[in-house]
Amino acid sequence: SQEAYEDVQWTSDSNSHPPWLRFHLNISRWQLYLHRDPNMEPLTQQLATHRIVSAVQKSGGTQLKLVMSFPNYGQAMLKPMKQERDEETNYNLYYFSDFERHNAEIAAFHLDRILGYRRVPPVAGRLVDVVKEIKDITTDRKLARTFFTSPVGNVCFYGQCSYYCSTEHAVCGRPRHLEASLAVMLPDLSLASRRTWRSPWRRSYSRSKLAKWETEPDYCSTVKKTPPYDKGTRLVDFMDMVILDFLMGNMDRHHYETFEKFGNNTFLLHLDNGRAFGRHSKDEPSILAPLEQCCRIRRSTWLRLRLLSLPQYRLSDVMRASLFSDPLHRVAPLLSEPHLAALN
Ligand SMILES: Nc1ncnc2c1ncn2[C@@H]1O[C@H](COP(=O)(O)OP(=O)(O)OP(=O)(O)O)[C@@H](O)[C@H]1O
Ligand SMILES: [Mn+2]
Repeated sequence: SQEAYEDVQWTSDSNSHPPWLRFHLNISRWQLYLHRDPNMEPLTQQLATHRIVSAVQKSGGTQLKLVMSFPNYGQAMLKPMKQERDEETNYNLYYFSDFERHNAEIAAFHLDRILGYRRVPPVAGRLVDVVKEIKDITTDRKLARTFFTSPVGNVCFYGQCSYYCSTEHAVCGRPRHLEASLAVMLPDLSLASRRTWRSPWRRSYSRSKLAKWETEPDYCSTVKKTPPYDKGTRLVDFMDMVILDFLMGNMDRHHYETFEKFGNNTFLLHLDNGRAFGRHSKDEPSILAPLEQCCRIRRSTWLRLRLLSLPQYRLSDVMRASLFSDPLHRVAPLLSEPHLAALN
């Protein structure tokens, strides 16, 4: 309802802006936020604690997601916890039918920042009250209809989507507290349209077919000649994303997005990291195929990786320390020790 929102008293003075607006206004051609950005703390703090005035399903995409709104008109995309944190992805599941993980969205934001990229929209964890903060306030009829109480008295819902939105795959509170990730929403598409690019190294998304890059050893020489990979930083930007995906075991990077107004000369958004961190006991070297086939890497990324392999800056230690600051850390560590160790 309207009265749930605050009166707007913003001026052109950025001191009067809420953190989400400051975040939007500071997105540049090269990154989403600054190194040591003073706005990050208030921004993630609000994601984690601000009153929720609206919760509706996000249309599009395959799995259940909600758009949450705050009294200062900020918005966040919520992904709920669907499985135990230390559960490894079932070996008989294909990458395209794996569940999304809320802790993977959180950990991806921290890893992306530690790698020096700053291309994942800020994410914070939160214990959401599914009754007070979703069921009681939603105006989304289709969502509201899917709430029920489980046999042990937990409040559950499943929403509507093309995958895993059924009673068997409901998400449940304990009894009504549900762990979730909240990612800051990017500026609305009407203000900052985005272009979607199909990954040249996209997997086949079929149980039987192989992709071209899996059978052609010289695949990269074609990609290198194909715009926009033939000019500027696009190829090394792509390799940066590949390295992030390898470290977190994400096989699901079928597309990536850029901001339209920056043309081809801009960074790649690392959105949708929910299928990362599914397995710690096995590496997935095929994620590195682009790096192997093109043999290109940005110098600053190479130097960063070397730094993160020194005993005093081990990636697992830096990640553990970084994840410590997330509010859900108090409930349970966001990455289990085997996952942290696998990062090294
Ligand atoms: N922080 C964000 N702000 C605004 N839009 C976002 C944000 N994160 C993701 N999106 C958009 O929402 C869409 C769905 O999100 P996401 O890809 O995470 O869900 P998904 O269910 O995995 O989708 P798909 O199954 O299509 O991969 C994305 O295509 C992206 O354009
Ligand atoms: Mn996805």
